Amino acid sequence: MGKSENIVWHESKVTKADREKLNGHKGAVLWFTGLSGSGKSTISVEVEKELHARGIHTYRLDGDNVRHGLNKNLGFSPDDRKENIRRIGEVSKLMVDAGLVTLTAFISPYREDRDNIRELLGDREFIEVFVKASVETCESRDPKGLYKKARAGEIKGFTGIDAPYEEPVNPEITVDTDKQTLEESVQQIVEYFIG
Ligand SMILES: Nc1ncnc2c1ncn2[C@@H]1O[C@H](COP(=O)(O)OS(=O)(=O)O)[C@@H](OP(=O)(O)O)[C@H]1O
Ligand SMILES: Nc1ncnc2c1ncn2[C@@H]1O[C@H](COP(=O)(O)OP(=O)(O)O)[C@@H](O)[C@H]1O
Repeated sequence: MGKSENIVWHESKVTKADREKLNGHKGAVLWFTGLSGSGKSTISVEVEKELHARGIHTYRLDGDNVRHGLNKNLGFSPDDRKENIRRIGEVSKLMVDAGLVTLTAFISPYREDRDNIRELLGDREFIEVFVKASVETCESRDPKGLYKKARAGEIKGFTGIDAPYEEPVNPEITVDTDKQTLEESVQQIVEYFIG
């Protein structure tokens, strides 16, 4: 880190404010965080659809997808997860600068890493969405069969089993998918965002 030297920021003639004016809305990040199987992908897909239908320019970044490309050199050690989230924070900032409402769906298990992104973007542009669900619920859903593998010892350091998940302390939005339906969670997030 910090290896770039002799670099100078170059301003554009089209500003972030110009792009936001053209779009008719501001950029922001809806940062979904939660255990594997809590519902981050499912809910963020539906929220994006609803926002798009309202004329909002969106883009969604998803853990599984980003790890196929940009972050394919990263695994699941604490350091790799930290670097994964740092890069996504930086990509999100670029997307917000481009005027987009960006939805990210990453476990992002460490509070400090999420707080760093809040600092990078500022409170107005960083909306933390805690997708809450017990490990028991996630394990019973097990959409990819990963909990089963983790219990069998075939995956080491699986979040919620033998790797930590630090719950947000003061998220802007909490959806509890143990108790709420998908539709209720989507509606709650869209209403918060649209106002
Ligand atoms: N060890 C371990 N722990 C947790 N998850 C694992 C692991 N190995 C693979 N997977 C799969 O990778 C997805 C999580 O990737 P993320 O980039 O969101 O993780 S992190 O934020 O860097 O912790 C996660 O996807 P989701 O289920 O969508 O959360 C899993 O499918
Ligand atoms: N109330 C609910 N809210 C969201 N997802 C739910 C709910 N009940 C069951 N599910 C299911 O749980 C699974 C969540 O998986 P996914 O969205 O991939 O989670 P994550 O992205 O957090 O790993 C999906 O198969 C979804 O259909």
